[in-house]
Amino acid sequence: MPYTAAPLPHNEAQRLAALKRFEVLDTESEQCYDDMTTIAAAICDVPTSVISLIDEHRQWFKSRHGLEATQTPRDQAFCAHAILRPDEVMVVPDSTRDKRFAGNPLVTGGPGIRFYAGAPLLTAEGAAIGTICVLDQKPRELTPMQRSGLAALSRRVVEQLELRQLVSRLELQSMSDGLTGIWNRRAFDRRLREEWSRHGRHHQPLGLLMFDVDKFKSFNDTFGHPQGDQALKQVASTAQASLRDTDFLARYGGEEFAVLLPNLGNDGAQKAAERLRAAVERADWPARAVTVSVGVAALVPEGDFSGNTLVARADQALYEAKHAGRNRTMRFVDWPVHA
Ligand SMILES: Nc1nc2c(ncn2[C@@H]2O[C@H](COP(=O)(O)OP(=O)(O)OP(=O)(O)O)[C@@H](O)[C@H]2O)c(=O)[nH]1
Repeated sequence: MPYTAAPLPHNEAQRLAALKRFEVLDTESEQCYDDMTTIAAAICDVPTSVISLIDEHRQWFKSRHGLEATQTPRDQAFCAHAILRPDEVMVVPDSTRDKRFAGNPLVTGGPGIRFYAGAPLLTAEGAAIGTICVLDQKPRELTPMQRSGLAALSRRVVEQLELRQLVSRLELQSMSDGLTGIWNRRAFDRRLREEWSRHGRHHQPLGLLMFDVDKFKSFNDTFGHPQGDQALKQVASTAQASLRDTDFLARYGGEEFAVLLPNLGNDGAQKAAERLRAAVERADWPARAVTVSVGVAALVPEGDFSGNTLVARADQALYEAKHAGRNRTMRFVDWPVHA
């Protein structure tokens, strides 16, 4: 028996864009959403409830209560029909008596859906991104109270998604440097801790560059602070362009920057440092030539070492680079260079 795939909503492109912005697809399960499906199943007195998000070609379940599948094709999704009327709870009392669904593989095969009710997840900007729905393997109806309970839950799910999005935006903001747009010190400290323990688990070296703009005080004194700010922005973007995507560039403070280099020992880190230094030297500087000095260190996390050891070593090497005349890279050596 045939079944009908739902037509696309009139605002499909905007709807999909809104869904992507939530950055929730394919994420781990979370207690608050699982609580919502548990409550939905309880108030509607059914064995199964899911939070379904309608992606381009599939429905993906953020939460599943009483269902094994994690996603199904969109053309089989009851919820793809439900989102066409974003303000209504769609109820299918008996799918075998509804020509849209009678031949649907989810009806004729597992999980054998007979009853469906779905409340669209409608965002503030008017995008129905999915539903919270309840399912049963036997025909039934919803009471008006159950229907309004399901609608209320759909609003709470959207609220949770919006809150989640806001928190991650704020987190990103609190980790970014306002002037240069790269990661800030707080983000660096956190990433260093994470990378240090990850590299320790895999017995891999972690490389670190600390670099600092040369004679920057005189730059500011000559051209003024606003020009100095522009130069720092350009240093950051030039450095970023010289690095790999997996490298982590942060403004460490003032005119000092740091780069974490995953899985790089001293030789690899020194090459990256030299590439960075040369890129800054070569760049087209509007006011006057700008250079940086770079300190290089790398360690396999073990024994008494810590992330702070790595920072102290790269900082020491940076000091040596300044001392040796600036616009150069120096790697940390494990003995006192200046007695
Ligand atoms: N424009 C601007 N200047 C900054 C910023 N942060 C730090 N600085 C300046 O950077 C300068 C750093 O000067 P110093 O630490 O004396 O070092 P330097 O002049 O760069 O000399 P060397 O590091 O020894 O080559 C100071 O004048 C700070 O005011 C910033 O956000 N914007």
